[in-house]
Amino acid sequence: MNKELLKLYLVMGSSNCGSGEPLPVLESALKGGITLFQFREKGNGARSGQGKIKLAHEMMSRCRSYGVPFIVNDDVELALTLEADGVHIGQDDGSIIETRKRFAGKVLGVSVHNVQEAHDAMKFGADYLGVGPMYFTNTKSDLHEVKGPDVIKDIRAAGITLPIVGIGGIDKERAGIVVESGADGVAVISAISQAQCPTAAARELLYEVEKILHIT
Ligand SMILES: Cc1ncsc1CCOP(=O)(O)O
Ligand SMILES: C=C1C=NC(C(F)(F)F)=NC1=N
Ligand SMILES: [Mg+2]
Repeated sequence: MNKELLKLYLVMGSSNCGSGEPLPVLESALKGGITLFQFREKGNGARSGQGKIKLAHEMMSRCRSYGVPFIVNDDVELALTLEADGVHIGQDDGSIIETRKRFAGKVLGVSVHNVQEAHDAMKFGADYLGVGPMYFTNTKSDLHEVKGPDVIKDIRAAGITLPIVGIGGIDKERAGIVVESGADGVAVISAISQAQCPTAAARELLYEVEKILHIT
């Protein structure tokens, strides 16, 4: 997978938007230059069944019109039904090997929290690693121990060259540090979905990331 896609990765669902309406927020973030999108429909207010499929389809077509790949979190069935560009799974979302087989030729992202999990994910065919949480955040209820960007340094020191995106509590003040630690970009939820202007928030985050990528 082209690691440049990971520069600015918006992860979002209905529960992350104050209005509960993610479509306008996605549209605004796409205008601001996000490079990848993940549909993560979880928590209170999350749609289910046909409503979830309809929303996912609407969001996927917005991404397609901007040439931004559309990734589905957790729900491999939905990803296959939609013919999404990829799927992102956690350590508890079933076997990486199984999902790899079912999603051959598409993007497979895996959440990892340490060098061991990163090594296994690479071995089982992950295309990119979501490493976190980088900083404390209230957005995810069952948050793993906060490790900070140093865990990315450890993964790189172990010789793992897979594309990496850092996630967890990242805003424009912290984005540069995460990329300096060896990530190819940052994944955010609230820094964009809770922003007064998602377009401006995306632009500023992308600027911070590219500032570092262009000199490293
Ligand atoms: C999905 C996920 N995985 C680790 S932290 C997190 C939530 C990130 O949300 P925010 O960018 O608002 O801190
Ligand atoms: C739990 C997660 C961890 N990382 C990522 C991403 F950053 F997108 F790779 N997405 C998730 N849903
Ligand atoms: Mg999961």
